[in-house]
Amino acid sequence: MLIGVPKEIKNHEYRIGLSPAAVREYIANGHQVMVENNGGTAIGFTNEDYIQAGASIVETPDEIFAKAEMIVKVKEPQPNECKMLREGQILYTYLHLAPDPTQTKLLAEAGVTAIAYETVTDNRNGLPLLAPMSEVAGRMSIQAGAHHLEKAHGGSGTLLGGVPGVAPAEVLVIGGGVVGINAAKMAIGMGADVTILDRSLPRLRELDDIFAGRVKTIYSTVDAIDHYSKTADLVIGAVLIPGAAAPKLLTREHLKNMKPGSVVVDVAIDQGGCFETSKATTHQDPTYVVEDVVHYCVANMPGGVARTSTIALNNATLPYGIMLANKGIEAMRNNKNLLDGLNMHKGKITYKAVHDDLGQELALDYIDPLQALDL
Ligand SMILES: NC(=O)C1=CN([C@@H]2O[C@H](COP(=O)(O)OP(=O)(O)OC[C@H]3O[C@@H](n4cnc5c(N)ncnc54)[C@H](O)[C@@H]3O)[C@@H](O)[C@H]2O)C=CC1
Ligand SMILES: CC(=O)C(=O)O
Ligand SMILES: [Mg+2]
Repeated sequence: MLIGVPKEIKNHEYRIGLSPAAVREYIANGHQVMVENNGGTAIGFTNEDYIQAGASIVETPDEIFAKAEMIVKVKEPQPNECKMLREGQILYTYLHLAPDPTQTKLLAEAGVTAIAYETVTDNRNGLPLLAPMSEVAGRMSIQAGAHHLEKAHGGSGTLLGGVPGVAPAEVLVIGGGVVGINAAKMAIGMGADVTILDRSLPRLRELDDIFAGRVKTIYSTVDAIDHYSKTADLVIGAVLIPGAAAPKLLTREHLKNMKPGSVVVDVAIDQGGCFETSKATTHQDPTYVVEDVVHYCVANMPGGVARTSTIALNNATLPYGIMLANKGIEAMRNNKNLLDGLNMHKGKITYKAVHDDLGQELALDYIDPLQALDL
């Protein structure tokens, strides 16, 4: 199969869909790979590295989108990229469709077969292609929070770990999945006082075992959010209902009761955000203030550490990508985990939670993903 890897064009997004090492694997499996000129240069993956791995370098994204049978990316296609996609072509990338009617409509018009990294599953109820970026974003959320708690960056002037004689900051993590546990690890490492809310009791039990008394685990209710947000210096939004728009758990009313200069980091912003007052921001201009609370809502946080993130992402996406390249869309017929990634095919929505959020608004039909393969 002919694989195309365009350069990412989102604000300060330096990740790339395939690393040179991943390209070598595709080539070893008998495929051809085109990489856009200087697609990885910003993170030290030069054209020469890609050529040595067996790829050809292509000058323009137009040529890649026109020729490739499968496009491998990182972030959701931007409107001008959506317009270059077509029926019969596979798009393999993060999509986050539920909060994004514009992209969903454009992908439907293109008729492309769109596989979303964030909904591919494994056999242990995990999301293996989301997990590595959630690890990165969870860890970064505490770095970002600590930075913005500094006075000069808009915060209250609070040090996460405190010092002997001064209490540490309170960190509230809402959602104890992959982002949540990684945030908690970093916050504990910096000496903060950490509380994790989740609505899964089995998950809270696991966290309790892992952290052995070093964090408070609390069942997530409106009451718990009311109570713990009041005293929190830093709140991390880390909930997920796979494929669906995030529930709004922290409201403007909560902010009014928080300490001025507190910081909220809404990692779930790529699914629309789990705070009422969240709106997506960029690495260039990451924060804004509402009710005296600093909001950090960068939708592509791992792009900030693009080299680490590209390697981590490729470790996870490679085996599924090779399956797709080897067998085309038929790869999904015998692999339920990969089929779970199918969000759109030939103008129809194939992922239930996306259809629940957008189907009516966009007048788009839902079709069972397995049946969709027969269209
Ligand atoms: N902004 C960015 O750059 C990035 C954003 N993300 C996003 O971060 C979010 C979290 O991802 P993961 O940790 O991988 O998901 P996950 O599925 O591992 O964890 C989500 C957790 O939220 C919990 N949850 C669901 N509803 C809840 C509620 N009402 N209260 C408390 N907990 C609740 C679930 O039980 C689960 O434990 C996703 O939206 C993901 O797309 C991930 C990576 C990068
Ligand atoms: C998951 C996601 O949104 C990202 O890595 O940018
Ligand atoms: Mg206030």
